[in-house]
Amino acid sequence: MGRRFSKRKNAPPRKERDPNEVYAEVKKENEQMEEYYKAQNIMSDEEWPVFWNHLKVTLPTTFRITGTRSHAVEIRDTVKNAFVPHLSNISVDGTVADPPRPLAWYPDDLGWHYDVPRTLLKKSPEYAKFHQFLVAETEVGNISRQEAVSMIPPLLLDVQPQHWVMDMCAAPGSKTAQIIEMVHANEQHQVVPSGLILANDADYRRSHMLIHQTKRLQSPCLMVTNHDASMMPSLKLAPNKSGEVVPFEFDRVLADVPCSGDATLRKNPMVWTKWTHGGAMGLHQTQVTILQRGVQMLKVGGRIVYSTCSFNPMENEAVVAEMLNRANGSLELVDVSHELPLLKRRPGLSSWKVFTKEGQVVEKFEDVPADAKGKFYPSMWAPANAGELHLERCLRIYPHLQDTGGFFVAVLKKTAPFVVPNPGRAAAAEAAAEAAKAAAATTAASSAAATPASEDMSEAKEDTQEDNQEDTQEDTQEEEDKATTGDKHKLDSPAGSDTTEVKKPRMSRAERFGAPGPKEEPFLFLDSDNADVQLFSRFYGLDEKFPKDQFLVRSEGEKNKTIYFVSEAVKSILQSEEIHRLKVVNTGVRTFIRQDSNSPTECSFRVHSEGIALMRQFVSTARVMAVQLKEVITLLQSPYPKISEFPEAIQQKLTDLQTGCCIFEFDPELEENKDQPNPRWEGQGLTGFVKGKLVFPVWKAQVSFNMLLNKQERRSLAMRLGVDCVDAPHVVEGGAKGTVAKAAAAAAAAAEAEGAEDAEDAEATPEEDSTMVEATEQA
Ligand SMILES: C[S@@+](CC[C@H](N)C(=O)[O-])C[C@H]1O[C@@H](n2cnc3c(N)ncnc32)[C@H](O)[C@@H]1O
Repeated sequence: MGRRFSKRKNAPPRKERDPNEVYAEVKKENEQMEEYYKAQNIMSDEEWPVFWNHLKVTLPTTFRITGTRSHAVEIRDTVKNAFVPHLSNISVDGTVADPPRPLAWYPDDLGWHYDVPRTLLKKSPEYAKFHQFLVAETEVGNISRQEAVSMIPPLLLDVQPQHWVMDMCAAPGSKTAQIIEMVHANEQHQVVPSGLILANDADYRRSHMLIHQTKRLQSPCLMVTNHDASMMPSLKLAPNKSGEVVPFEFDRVLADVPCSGDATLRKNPMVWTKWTHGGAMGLHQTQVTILQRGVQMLKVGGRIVYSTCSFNPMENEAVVAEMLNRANGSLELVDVSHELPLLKRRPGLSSWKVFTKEGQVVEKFEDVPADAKGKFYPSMWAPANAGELHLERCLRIYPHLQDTGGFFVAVLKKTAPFVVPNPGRAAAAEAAAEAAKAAAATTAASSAAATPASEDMSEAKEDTQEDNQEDTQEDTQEEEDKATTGDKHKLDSPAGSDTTEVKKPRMSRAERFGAPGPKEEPFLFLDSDNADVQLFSRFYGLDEKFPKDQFLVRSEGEKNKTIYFVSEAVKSILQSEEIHRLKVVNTGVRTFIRQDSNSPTECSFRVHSEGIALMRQFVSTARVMAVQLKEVITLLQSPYPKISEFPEAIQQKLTDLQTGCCIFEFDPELEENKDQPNPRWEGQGLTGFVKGKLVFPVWKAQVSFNMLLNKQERRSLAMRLGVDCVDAPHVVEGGAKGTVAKAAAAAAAAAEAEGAEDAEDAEATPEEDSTMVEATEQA
């Protein structure tokens, strides 16, 4: 059993190497690193060997139970009551392992870990069953594999459903997923949360990993952007429904910044061979500028969490201390010692050492040799007031404390508007003050010398007052301009050295963050009286409360093919007149998709599987069909089952139902569905185990119907139920051409199966059409 739960679909068979074997091969020594961290005094001499030896052991497997609260609690209880008792005291070839157990500090026992030798995992039938369960539940998003320490920053962010949250460096997205769940934690039926999640990553390719990772959560409150986080643009938003123009600011910000990653040694053994003194040096200033931009965009009273997977004070306390000093009283470190009380942690450092790349200690910035000055920033050293900043409130998580990876977390609160310091202007003001003093001392030259100096001073003062308007648009625009002209190093030049020209090779954006993505299609809202909106609203009986003015399309001038839905908060951003400044790579849940079907139907829009959970809450029960598990299985196992194959009650309802898309729902909570045998768990003491409703779109034709799920969705549902499924014969494999051919073949086969009179109907069965539509879109 590998450490991942998810199965790679269609992957060529590959000999999986035992991660323990790979890990064992790497020489787990690095003298430079050992000396460096010993010198940083991160712990006592007695504790050191325990810490150091712990870094050399692979990580336990950890997972988080996701989803809405009641649903998550059911899954948790299944793990606890159905699996754990069978996994206790298992011994294979003399190896015994502890059963999975909850992470002591994770709220409500929803985080779990286990550390079981591979041989035991392979040979124990009990663990094989548990693994099957984890795979099935991971597939449907009820369980998420995530490293324990990575779960901490979102928990300390304290997100509420109404919060606007920005995740500045979000890919691949495990923390974003946690944040989305928190915004949707409220379980209120027929309510779209007012919160917003803006998940950003500078790397375009990685921003798509983020989209993939968060897709299963189907949140209309999510927006994915692609910016250098230190230059997130400011926007003036469109008025919301109450006519208010809210500022483009966030209640919560997560800055999980790029870092040297040396605290990930237990899962990335190559850190042992690659660690050098220079690793953190190139990152410090980027980390400061990202954090500063986050603080700028945070509301007064809001919380920002800064985190890294590095032990290095240069990337951790030094960044936080610099930010606190720049904020000059408008930011404070929050004492979170009472939050997650069972999480073992060590306080942040208030003193540390700075080394050259060659491993020499440099006491202070002034001691850096002139030719090396460009590589250092004064903020890398502990500031003189370090003792007053409460750096001990930062959290240092060491691997030996509770058998995890390492992590650093600082929780900060913004207490007042933040004035962006401008070292250039400050230096000009200082120089002017000096000049004024000198001028006053020289009576003869006083007026001549003081005049330009005071002019300079007043100019500098005015500039500072301008800066007082926290985070002005101009500032950001200036920064963006610098970015586009490639003048990044002017921005990054060491603080206090703004008059010194720092010669660094210029790096293009592409070199830093990969190739920029293509120009995105615009987001075009449909009016609530748009003919298509009216059509599907009527056909599906959309509830009056449903906000029908939050649908959008992305292809200008073409007939509306795919209809997306976004929350009100997302809409207020997309409708900003300055939206061109924000590079939105993805937002909106696909809710309806046009079906170019020959079948006579009043409404050619089908519900997209991506938006089914959302739309199910708002569509009239007339188009929802309550089914039992065996009917779900029939649909999975035959591509076009006939209506006549279904129980009488369903047949009746289906016959009365107009041709077109409807929603099938299996609700395990209903009395008649309790303990329905689920083949996966039958005979294993787990009969009846399906957690959460199964809801999927179905196309009702004249005599047959068809599950509107793609190949992967069908397979994952089948896996969850422990049955085989047929891949609908029309599944998209190649380009649109292949799909058309397959669709035609499928239609013909279905027609044959159904009899001549149903041929037209079979041709019209829409999955083919829909996959054609999708294939065309993909192409
Ligand atoms: C530590 S990882 C983030 C992990 C992520 N928060 C999660 O939990 O899955 C850092 C991310 O920052 C991105 N990144 C690097 N430089 C950046 C910048 N200047 N602005 C925004 N993102 C950046 C990287 O592409 C990377 O995906």
